[in-house]
Amino acid sequence: MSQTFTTCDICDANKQPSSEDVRVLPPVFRDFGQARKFFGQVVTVKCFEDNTLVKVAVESPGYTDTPHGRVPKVLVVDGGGSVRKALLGGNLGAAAQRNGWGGIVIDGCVRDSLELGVLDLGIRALAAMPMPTEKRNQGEQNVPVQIQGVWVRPGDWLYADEDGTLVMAQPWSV
Ligand SMILES: O=C([O-])CC(=O)C(=O)O
Repeated sequence: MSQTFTTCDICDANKQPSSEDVRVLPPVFRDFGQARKFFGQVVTVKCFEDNTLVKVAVESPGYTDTPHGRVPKVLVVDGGGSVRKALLGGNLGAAAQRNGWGGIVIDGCVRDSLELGVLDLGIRALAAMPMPTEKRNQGEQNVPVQIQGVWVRPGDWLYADEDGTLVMAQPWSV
């Protein structure tokens, strides 16, 4: 359960189109953090132009301690693909790094790109957008979400590297 994976190796082992094991996200995400390679167990937030629950998530521990060691979590945010407001900025990104998150994937936008760019954290999103959200306490936590048409469920495993982003129900083991 370490960074010894590559997304290409995982796909080589799961080529059948009918395979439910591996779900590859469409290649529409840009990297905003320093880490281009990250993995972890999925926690989800579903929200629309309101990042109240993104803040709650990144301010909590981004890992699970197990008998086999510390396992990172990846926050997957279904922001409905909105490119009108940013769901994460420099402060929330810094909180995520401080709390040990493995990474964040947002079907939506981020802001404070320069601040995010120095964080040792995987951050993937559609685009940069300077306009912040309003915090109206709306959204859902840990529900199945569709990211760019692909189902991502809480407890799935997400693997991201220079070639793409994919999720699977079980952790990858070589
Ligand atoms: O708080 C927000 O809405 C996002 C933000 O600007 C930050 O994380 O610094």
